[in-house]
Parts: sequence; C-alpha cells; structure tokens
Amino acid sequence: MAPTNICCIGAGYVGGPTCSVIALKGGDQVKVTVVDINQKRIAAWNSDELPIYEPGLDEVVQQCRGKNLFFSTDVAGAIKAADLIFVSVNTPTKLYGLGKGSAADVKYIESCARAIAEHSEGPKIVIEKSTVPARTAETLDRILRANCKPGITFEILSNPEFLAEGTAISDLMSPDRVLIGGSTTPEGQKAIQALSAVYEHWVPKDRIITTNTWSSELSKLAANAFLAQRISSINAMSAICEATEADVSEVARAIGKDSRLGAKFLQASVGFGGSCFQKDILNLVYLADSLNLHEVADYWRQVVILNDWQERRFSTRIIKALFNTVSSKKICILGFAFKKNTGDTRESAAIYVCQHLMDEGAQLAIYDPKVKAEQIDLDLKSVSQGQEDRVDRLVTVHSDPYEAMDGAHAVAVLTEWDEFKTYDFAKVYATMPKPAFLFDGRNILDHAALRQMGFEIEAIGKKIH
Ligand SMILES: NC(=O)C1=CN([C@@H]2O[C@H](COP(=O)(O)OP(=O)(O)OC[C@H]3O[C@@H](n4cnc5c(N)ncnc54)[C@H](O)[C@@H]3O)[C@@H](O)[C@H]2O)C=CC1
Ligand SMILES: O=C(O)[C@H]1O[C@H](OP(=O)(O)OP(=O)(O)OC[C@H]2O[C@@H](n3ccc(=O)[nH]c3=O)[C@H](O)[C@@H]2O)[C@H](O)[C@@H](O)[C@@H]1O
Repeated sequence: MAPTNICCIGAGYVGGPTCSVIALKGGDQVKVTVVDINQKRIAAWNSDELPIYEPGLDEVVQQCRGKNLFFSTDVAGAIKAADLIFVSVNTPTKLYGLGKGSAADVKYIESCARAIAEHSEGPKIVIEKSTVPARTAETLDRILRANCKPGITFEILSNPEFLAEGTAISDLMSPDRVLIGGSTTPEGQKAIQALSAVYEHWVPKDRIITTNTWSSELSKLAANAFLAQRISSINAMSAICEATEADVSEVARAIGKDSRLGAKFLQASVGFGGSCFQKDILNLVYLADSLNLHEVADYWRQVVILNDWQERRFSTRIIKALFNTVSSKKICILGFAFKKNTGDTRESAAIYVCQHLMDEGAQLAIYDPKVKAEQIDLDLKSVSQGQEDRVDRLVTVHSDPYEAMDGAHAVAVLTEWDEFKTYDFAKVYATMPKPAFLFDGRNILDHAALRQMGFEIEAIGKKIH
C-alpha cells in the first residue's frame, strides 16, 4: 500500500517536531513533507544546525530526514501530493485594527487556505494544528469551497497540539491525549479515522479522543487558560507568602498533595512566558467579550494582569533592595529563555524584567546557555522603541556565566536552567561589591548555603532567614 502522504505547512516549534515524530513512528507507512515560506528556516532544517533547540530532536531528524521526512519551500508541490495537510502556522495576537491586542491574527491561516484551494487537484483532509479562535474551521471551509477547482472536496479537522517546549519530543512520543475534532457526517467521521490511523502508529487508541470540531478548537484555548491560571494562582499566593512569612514552596507541596488539585504546575516564578499562554488567554478574552460575556472575559483577563504584575513586582524588588537605585550598577541576568531547555525567548519574563531595569539605567550582563546574543539584542530593542541605542549602551551578552557575574552588584536568576545550580557562588561572591545580592526568580538555588556565604537573598514567595 502507498504510504499516507502528509504535508505540514509551517516549519516552526510545532510543525517541525510534530512531523519529525510522525515520520519516526509512521516509518514506511508515511511520507511527511514540512513546508515553509521562510527559506532560511527550511535551510536550517536541512542542515546540521536545526532552527530550534529541543532535547532529542536532532536524533529524530537525523534518523528520518531524506527517508520519509522532507523539509522544503515548495508549498504548492507538497499540497498537490498530500492526502492530509496540517496547517501549523503562527497565530499571534493581532497588533492592529479590530481586536488589536487580544484577538488572534488568522491571516496566515487564511493564506494557507487560499494556497490549499489553489493547488489541490484531488480530495484533501485539512487539519488545524495551529491554535485558532473558536469556529476557525468554518472560515477555512468557506475559503476552500469558494476558491477550489470544481469537484474537489475537503474535510476540515481540528487537531490542536499540547506539546510544551523543552519536552516536545517526549510529549509527542507519549502524549497524555491526542484530540481530534471533526464533523459528525460520514465523511467527517472517515476523515477522523484517517488522521487517527496516523497517530495509532504509536499512540494507544484510548488516548485518542474524538469530539465535534468546536469542542476541539475550544479545548485547546481552555487547556492553556487553565494551566496559566494555576501559575497566576500560585504567584498570587507568593505575594501573600512574602508578607506573612509563609513559604510558597511549602504551600504548593501542601495543596498539591490533594489529589483533586495535583502537584504539577504549582511552581511560583517571576511570571510565565512563552508564545502561547498570554496569546491564547487574550484570544479567549476576545471571544468572551464578543459573545457579550464580559464577566467571563474579565475573569480570564485577570490571569494575564496578575502575570504582568508578578514580573513587575520582581524587578521592583531588585531596585528597592539595591537602595532604590540601580543606575550604572552591574546586574547579572542568569537566563533569558522563557523556560529551561529551550532557546525560545518569546514573551519571556526576562524581557520585561530587563526592560524595567534598563528604564532605571542598570548595566545588564546577560548569560543564557541557549539564547543567541542577536536574539537578546532584538528582544530588548523591541521593548525600547525610540531609544534602541540604550541597549548598546547598557547591555552586554556573555558566553561565560562567571564573566557575566564578575563584579556585579546583584545576580538575578530568571530561567530555571539546571546548570545554574552547579555554579561556584563562593567564587562569584568574592568578586561582588557588598552587600552582594542574589534574586532567585525561580526558587532553584540553595538559599541557606548562599546566605551562609554572605549573600543577601530574595526569592519568590519566601523570606530567607
Ligand atoms: N510553540 C509551541 O510550543 C506551541 C504552539 N502551538 C500553536 O501552533 C502554532 C504554530 O506555533 P509555532 O510553531 O510556535 O510558530 P512558529 O512561528 O515557530 O512557526 C510558524 C511557521 O509558519 C510559517 N508560515 C506562516 N505563514 C505561512 C504560509 N502561508 N505558508 C507557509 N508557511 C507559513 C512561518 O514562516 C513560521 O516558520 C500557533 O498557532 C501556536 O499557538 C501549539 C502548541 C505548542
Ligand atoms: O500551546 C502551547 O504553546 C503550549 O503552552 C504550554 O507549553 P510551553 O509554553 O511551551 O511551556 P510550559 O511548560 O507550559 O511553561 C510556560 C511558562 O510557565 C512557566 N511555569 C510553568 C509551570 C510552573 O509551575 N510555573 C511556571 O512559572 C514556565 O517557566 C514558562 O515560562 C503548555 O504547557 C502546552 O501544553 C501547550 O501546548
């Protein structure tokens, strides 16, 4: 039997890893082509230096690339050849016009639909892999039908992705669930079966959930909203802990033992980042507002407000502790990625903490094991509109953490990279002006030991004695 021919439009953090695992697990039963309009990105996927850092990804790509996994810029050719087409393009928050600042921008989804309609010469199953506003499948359907060649049929499925960056490969290899939404018509059910068969190469059937299209689209927004809400909840508690001498780690352990709550996602932090939590909650907020459900919109909006406040609270603590002035003081920033094991900086809390410290004239020495200097420069300039030159004056990016910490008034941990726990902080302490401050935005260091060395420690949701 000929292999199922799969095309994925969008070779990003989702399209690349997801299709690599589909190719690995599908073997000779699938042929997967990932296409993108970004030539540089495709060239990187075809090189030894992949465009994204993700543990385990290199090995999977090396095993499959050129056999049943291909990366290409030939969007039209891949659409023509495909039976199943994943749409895995970006859906960022709209920065203009109607819904500015909260609605998802679906222009890339629409351009995919137009390309699929133009190049399809036979029936296709079109799969929303991107996170989209509720009822986007209807938009796709209308555009496809209005623009396709006569006689061509399409089935639209919703198949949102739940992987987290930094653990994408293990999440994909053994997902908690795969969600497929489709129409209740016989054709819709047949399309669901065809997509399910792709996952059944490695995912147990009882983990493949099928629903109607709209439940599937909304479940993705709901999942991210619930996850982010937990972080904002524990971060709200962290502020109360700091004022009452309760310890947020102890509170998290105590409530997480309740099996109804569970222990995961209760790590208080400087604030959640990443390309999706904020965007998807705002998308939900926009949906609720447009349905006239303003109380619902306000409820979810507060999760984002709390997160912004938590980031600001952390940078304010640094400034206050350093005697209300950080002007011209060297502050070392350990970690710039939005979480460990990724080089991704989108919406990283580090960007906003650095922005505030730059507003106050601090000299920032930044180290991150995986984020490139050009990316840090780009991110900090993007929050310095009209005064981009301050980044050149105030910021240095280091490839050696000890160089970054050397002689700093304060060290601030903003990402929970494991290597930070292994540093020789006694050696660092000796180089620092006194009092020497350490701000642990992730609660990962051994605070008692550091205090013993002489550091003044501030952590999230705890008083260090
Ligand atoms: N990053 C993550 O961990 C997760 C992301 N998602 C969702 O998946 C979607 C994709 O996210 P990422 O992979 O992070 O985005 P990304 O920005 O890394 O990748 C999207 C890619 O699509 C390409 N693209 C845009 N329009 C195109 C077109 N018309 N034709 C061909 N290529 C086109 C872009 O050039 C880009 O390379 C978003 O909707 C996101 O919300 C869902 C789960 C996890
Ligand atoms: O739709 C998406 O893009 C994805 O968003 C998140 O994945 P991701 O953003 O990659 O990473 P998370 O592990 O969820 O972390 C997000 C942010 O929350 C922070 N976080 C996480 C957990 C926690 O307890 N405390 C905390 O501050 C992390 O440091 C990070 O900044 C979800 O976990 C995925 O299921 C989802 O598919």
